[in-house]
Amino acid sequence: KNPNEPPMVFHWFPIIGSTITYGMDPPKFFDENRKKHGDCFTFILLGKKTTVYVGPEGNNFILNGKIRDVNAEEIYTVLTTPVFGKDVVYDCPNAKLMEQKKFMKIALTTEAFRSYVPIISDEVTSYLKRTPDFKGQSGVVNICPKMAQITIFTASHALQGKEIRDQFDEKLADLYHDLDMGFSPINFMLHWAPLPWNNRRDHAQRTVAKIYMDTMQRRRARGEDSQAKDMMQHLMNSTYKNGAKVPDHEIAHMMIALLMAGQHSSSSTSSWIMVRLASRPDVMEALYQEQIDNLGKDLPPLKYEDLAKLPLNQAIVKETLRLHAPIHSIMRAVKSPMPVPSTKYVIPTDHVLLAAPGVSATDSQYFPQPDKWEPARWQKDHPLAPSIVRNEEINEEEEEEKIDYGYGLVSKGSASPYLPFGAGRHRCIGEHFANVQLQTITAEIVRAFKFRNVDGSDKVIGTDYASLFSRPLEPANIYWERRN
Ligand code: HEM
Ligand SMILES: N#Cc1ccc(COc2ccc(/C=C/c3ccc(C(F)(F)[C@](O)(Cn4cnnn4)c4ccc(F)cc4F)nc3)cc2)cc1
Repeated sequence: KNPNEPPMVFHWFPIIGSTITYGMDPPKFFDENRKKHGDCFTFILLGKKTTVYVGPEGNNFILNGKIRDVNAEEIYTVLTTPVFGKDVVYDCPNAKLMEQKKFMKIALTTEAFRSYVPIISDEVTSYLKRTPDFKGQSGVVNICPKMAQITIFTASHALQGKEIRDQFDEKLADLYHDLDMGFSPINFMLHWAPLPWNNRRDHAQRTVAKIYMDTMQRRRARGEDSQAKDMMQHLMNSTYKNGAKVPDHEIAHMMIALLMAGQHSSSSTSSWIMVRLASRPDVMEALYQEQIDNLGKDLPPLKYEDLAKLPLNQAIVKETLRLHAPIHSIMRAVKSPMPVPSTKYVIPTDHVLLAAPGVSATDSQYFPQPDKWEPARWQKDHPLAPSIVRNEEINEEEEEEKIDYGYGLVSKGSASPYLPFGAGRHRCIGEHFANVQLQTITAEIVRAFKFRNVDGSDKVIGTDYASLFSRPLEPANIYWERRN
C-alpha cells in the first residue's frame, strides 16, 4: 500500500480486477468507491491501473491537464482509427487534431444551423408519416431504433450534405451498421483481434471513404460546386498552418468521424429524452403549451429563431444530459508523474486517468434532489435550481476562464459540476449542432404526440452501459397517442 498513490479498490483477481463491477454500472461503481475512498481512487480495468478523480477538482485535474502530462490519443486511437480512418483525430499529433477541430468548427455556423432546422423538421415529420410503427391513432413503440433512424438521417443530411446522403441512402444502413459494429468498448480491449465484425468494419470504412473521395473528385471536375457550403466543401477549402492542403483521404475520414460523433451522441440523448417525456406526461403538456404561448396556436413551421423562444424545450436537453451523458468515462494516459494538489499523491506514468463529469452532475451538493429529472430546475429561482444557476454563474459564460487551443475560445469549466461536453483542449465542438438537432426533434415530436409509460407509471428504464455511449436498455416501450 503506497502512501503516495491513491487508495486501490479491493479486487480478487489480477487483470480482471474491478472491470466487471465498473463495466456493468459505472455511476454506481463511482459513487460506492467515492464514499469509501474519497474523490480520488485507483481500480484495475483489464489489467490497467485506472485512477478515477471525480468532482469539479477531478474534472479540472484531468480535462485541463497539461499536454505533457495527459494524452488522449494513446487511449482512444485503438477504438477510433479503424472506424474513422488514418491521419485524423487520434491518429495524428494533438496539434494536428486542434487544426482539424478548427476546420470542422468553421462549417458549424449559426447560418448553417438556420438551414438545418427546416431540414430536421422535415426529416422528423416525413419519418413519422412513412414508418409503420406510428400508424393509426395510438399504440406502443420501442423508441430507441426509431430515434436512431431519425438521428442518422438528420445527422447525415445536415453534417454531410444532401449529395452524400442520397448517394448511399439505400446502402447507408448496411455500411453504417458495419462501421458501427467496430465502435464498441470490446474493441477498446480486443482491437487487435481478427474478429469477423472487424473485417466488415474495415471494408465499410474503405467503402464509405471511397464514396466521399469520388464525390470530391466529381466536384473538382464540375468546378461550379465550390459555392456548395456543406462540411465537405469547407474541408476541401481548408489549409493547414504549414501550408499543406487537407488531403482527400483526411477529409473523407473527418467526415466519417463527424457522422459517428453526431449519430451516437444524438441517438442516445434523443432516446433518453423520449423515455423521460413518457415518464412525465405533465412536462410534455407544458412543452406543447410553451409552443402555443410563444409561437402561436397555429404552430407555424419551426425556424432556428423559434428555438430561443422555448426555454423549457431547451432545458429538456440540458436536464437529460445532466442525468444521461452519453460519454460516462473520459480517459487519458499519464505521460509524466502528476502530483495531485493538496494531497500527497503522485500519479505514476503506468496509470490511466478516468474523469466522470456525471458524478458531480448528480451530486446533491450542486443539484437538489439530483436524481429527479426536472427540466424546470434550469430556470432561475426554481426551488431545485442548482446554486450555480441561482447566482447566475453557469449562465454567465464570460465569468468562466476561457482558453484557445487552436480551434476557438473554450471555457475551462474548472468550477462547473456540469460538463456533458467535456472541457479544455479536447472539449466538444458539436454542442451547438447537437442542441439545434435535439431541440428541433423534441419540438416536432411534442407537436405530433402525447406520450406516457405503457403502465402509466413514472418509472424510468435502466441504462445499457455495455455500448460505447450509455443508452436506455432495450426494448424501451412507450405508449403514444396522436394529437389533434
Ligand atoms: C449530445 C451530444 C454530444 C455530447 C454529449 C458530446 C460529448 C463530448 C465529450 C464529453 C467530448 C470530450 C471527449 C474527451 O475529452 O475525451 C467530446 C468531444 C468531441 N466531440 Fe462531442 N458530443 C456531442 C455531440 C457531438 C457532435 C454532434 C459532434 C460533431 C458534429 C461532436 C464532435 C466532437 C469532437 C470533434 C470532439 C473532440 C475530441 C477531442 O478533441 O479529443 N460531438 N464530445
Ligand atoms: N468488460 C467490460 C467493459 C469495460 C468497460 C466498459 C465501458 O467502458 C468505457 C470506457 C470509456 C468509454 C469512452 C467513451 C468514448 C470515448 C471517445 C469517443 C470518441 F472518441 F469516439 C468521441 O469522443 C465520441 N464523441 C464525441 N462527441 N460525440 N461523440 C469522438 C471524438 C472525436 C470525433 F471526431 C468523433 C468522436 F466520435 N467515444 C466514446 C466508454 C466505455 C464496458 C464493458
